[in-house]
Amino acid sequence: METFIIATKNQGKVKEFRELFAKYNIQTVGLEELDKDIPDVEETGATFEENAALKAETISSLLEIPVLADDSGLEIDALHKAPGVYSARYAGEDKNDQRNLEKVLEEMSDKENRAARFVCVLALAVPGQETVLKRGTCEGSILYHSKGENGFGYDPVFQPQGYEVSMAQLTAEEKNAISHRADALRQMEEFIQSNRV
Ligand SMILES: O=c1nc[nH]c2c1ncn2[C@H]1C[C@H](O)[C@@H](COP(=O)(O)OP(=O)(O)OP(=O)(O)O)O1
Ligand SMILES: [Mg+2]
Repeated sequence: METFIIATKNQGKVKEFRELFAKYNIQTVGLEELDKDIPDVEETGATFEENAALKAETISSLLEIPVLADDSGLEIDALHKAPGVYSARYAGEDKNDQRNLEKVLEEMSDKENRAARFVCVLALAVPGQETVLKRGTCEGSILYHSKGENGFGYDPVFQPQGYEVSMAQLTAEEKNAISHRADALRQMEEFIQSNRV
């Protein structure tokens, strides 16, 4: 079986990539499963694209193999697209999903416009080649209270368009059918097939 490195330390992402890649018979490995000590890549970019490329290229150069990275987050219209690229550190540098979503609920408590979307940019870095970037989205709205236990991150406060439940109340399969991550991966797959990368 082929193995693919996902340049992420987020176990929620690793789990979803594992599920999404299973049909290709590709095994996916996150950075924390590697025996090597991999440094944190500082996300200094102003866009999801810049940060995804930074993560993929840094780890690909370090390991000298092809690497896929994911930079993702939540864009809320009433908050001028915040938390955006700061999604992981919205409530502070120490990264805490619960505190982040509580901050969103608080900021949104008096907002009528609930429109929001999840964004996922995938970067494929291959040594000696130009990095490929693909952006996926999932439209929806911000709830007034969190609900559901599945998924990770902001899933309990996000209701996908056309659903009456939160993303965290969907099964892994249901989320993978509509998620921003699946959308980006579909586009990456199309690119790879038509360019035989
Ligand atoms: O499907 C999702 N469902 C809910 N929340 C999500 C999702 N996808 C991203 N998110 C949130 C989590 C985190 O607050 C931020 C990603 O930040 P982001 O820097 O890309 O990832 P991270 O720091 O957790 O791991 P890493 O950089 O090692 O890949 O957006
Ligand atoms: Mg990060």
